[in-house]
Amino acid sequence: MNSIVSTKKLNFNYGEKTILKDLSINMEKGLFYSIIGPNGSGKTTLLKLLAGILPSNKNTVYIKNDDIHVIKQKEMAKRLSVVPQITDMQYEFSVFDIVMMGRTPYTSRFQKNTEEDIKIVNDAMKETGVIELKDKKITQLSGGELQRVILARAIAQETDIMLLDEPISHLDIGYQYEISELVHNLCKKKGITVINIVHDLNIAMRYSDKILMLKNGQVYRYGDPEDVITKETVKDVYSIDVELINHPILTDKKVIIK
Ligand SMILES: Nc1ncnc2c1ncn2[C@@H]1O[C@H](COP(=O)(O)OP(=O)(O)OP(=O)(O)O)[C@@H](O)[C@H]1O
Repeated sequence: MNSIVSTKKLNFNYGEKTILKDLSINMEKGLFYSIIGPNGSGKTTLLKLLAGILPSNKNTVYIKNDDIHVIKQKEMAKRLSVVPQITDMQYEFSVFDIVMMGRTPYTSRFQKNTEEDIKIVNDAMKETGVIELKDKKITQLSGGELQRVILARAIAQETDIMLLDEPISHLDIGYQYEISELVHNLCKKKGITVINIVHDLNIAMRYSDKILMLKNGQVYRYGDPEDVITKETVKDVYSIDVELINHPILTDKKVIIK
């Protein structure tokens, strides 16, 4: 099988409440995936199961064809990085320290940072536009700055798979565009498999190779953007009426709420 991330009949409950039901998906190397669906449909839960943050049953989640249960923590951190939705930063670390944490899987406990590590960290901070904030305390950043720092940490981790939970939710319109382009470039130029939770259907349409649309913890549609986001599916899943129009300049379709 050619998939880099896959699930087989994945289920998840919080107590009595079923959150994900029989989810079977395959994701291929180097593609940009978006996960969409209404609030509470199970997007973050799925991402956390893929990252091993929430426990899954054996033989239900595979990362690079290995059952997640057999992958050691350090090895997992070399395979997959996560940009979580809300990052609670209470400690007085500097931006540089946080981004350097991305290098942890490659260093032993008492080893000093190598020149290579420092270069990778500086490059990641430049790419995400936080290099000027390098010495600032993490607790003194705006939500959008912090989000870019966490993305820089994931870039510095140099993984083949990157999971992102609404990475542009706190960003202003300029950075929304810039960061979406940056993540898309990481996918297309470095071959990183991106799995991205996003609410904006136009962003999903524009950047995704494949879209997974969840409804009530089940796969509602999974496939090419134009097959997944249609008038009918959006009405059924979000209960809103939309039109899909051809943009006069851009090649992708635009979703307009009626
Ligand atoms: N720790 C928890 N304990 C109990 N229930 C939870 C917990 N975390 C999430 N849930 C519930 O699981 C369901 C799915 O949540 P999840 O965060 O995966 O949805 P989501 O699709 O990511 O939503 P959103 O778009 O609002 O971020 C929701 O009904 C939520 O209330």
